[in-house]
Amino acid sequence: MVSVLDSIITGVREDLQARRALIPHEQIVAAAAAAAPALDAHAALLAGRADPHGVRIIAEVKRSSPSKGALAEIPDPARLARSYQDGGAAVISVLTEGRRFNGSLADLDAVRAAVEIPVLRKDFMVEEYQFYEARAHGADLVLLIVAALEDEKLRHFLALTHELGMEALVEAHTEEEIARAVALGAKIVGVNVRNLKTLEVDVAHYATMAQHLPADVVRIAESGVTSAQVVADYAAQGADAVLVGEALVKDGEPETALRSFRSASLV
Ligand SMILES: O=P(O)(O)OC[C@@H](O)[C@@H](O)c1c[nH]c2ccccc12
Repeated sequence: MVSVLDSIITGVREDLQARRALIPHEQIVAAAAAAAPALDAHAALLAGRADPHGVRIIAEVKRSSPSKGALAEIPDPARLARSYQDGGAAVISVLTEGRRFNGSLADLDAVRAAVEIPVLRKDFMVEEYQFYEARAHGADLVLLIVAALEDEKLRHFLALTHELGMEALVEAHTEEEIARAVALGAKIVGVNVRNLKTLEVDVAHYATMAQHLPADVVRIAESGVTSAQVVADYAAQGADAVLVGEALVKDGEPETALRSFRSASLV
């Protein structure tokens, strides 16, 4: 059976072919080399451990999703990103997938130019080209989805990410995927409580998975935040940072919403 994840990746590969026809491999490699050095996303995400203000927030620029359809128009992603930064986000995530999430590399460019904090390129990374592209467009961090990659690919992409000076947020959903990520040397591991094969969300899933995350990896809880209480629950289970999309893009006052999520772990 073709899962949602499989069908998204089919589209991602087609769109990638079109971009590669315009900008050949050598050119994107050169653009990546010419970009300003990446910011230290690992340090930004880990900083919560030594800080009484606790949990860090990765705030996402997300217009649509396969599960919910249109979420927010976001006519000015730079403005949204600045309000995230002003609200105290540690990292900004930018969805660059076009077909299901209505994102683009232009969104990444706009956000990169607007903020001083690390930026995550959130996409379905399946070919080397995308890593050079991420760096060329100023990304400091990329997403690697364990469910979409075989061990050899995952190992290779982790190495390439680090070679380019970036960090990888390695996303897992099951205990087995966490074990694979850790065994391959992931330094930042995210548990997505949304199953990308069925799109079901279960926030309690983080607590079940958290015990499998070693202390020496940066631990991220992803998806399902509908209130500050959910952030507090993730933090109580040991999350160093929480990735929030929908709740922020749908809030008319994203900066205030972000502040309330940041202080959640203090309550
Ligand atoms: O909107 P939410 O429920 O706050 O979720 C954000 C984020 O975790 C989600 O967008 C996400 C997590 N992993 C992904 C992989 C691909 C696309 C999107 C995602």
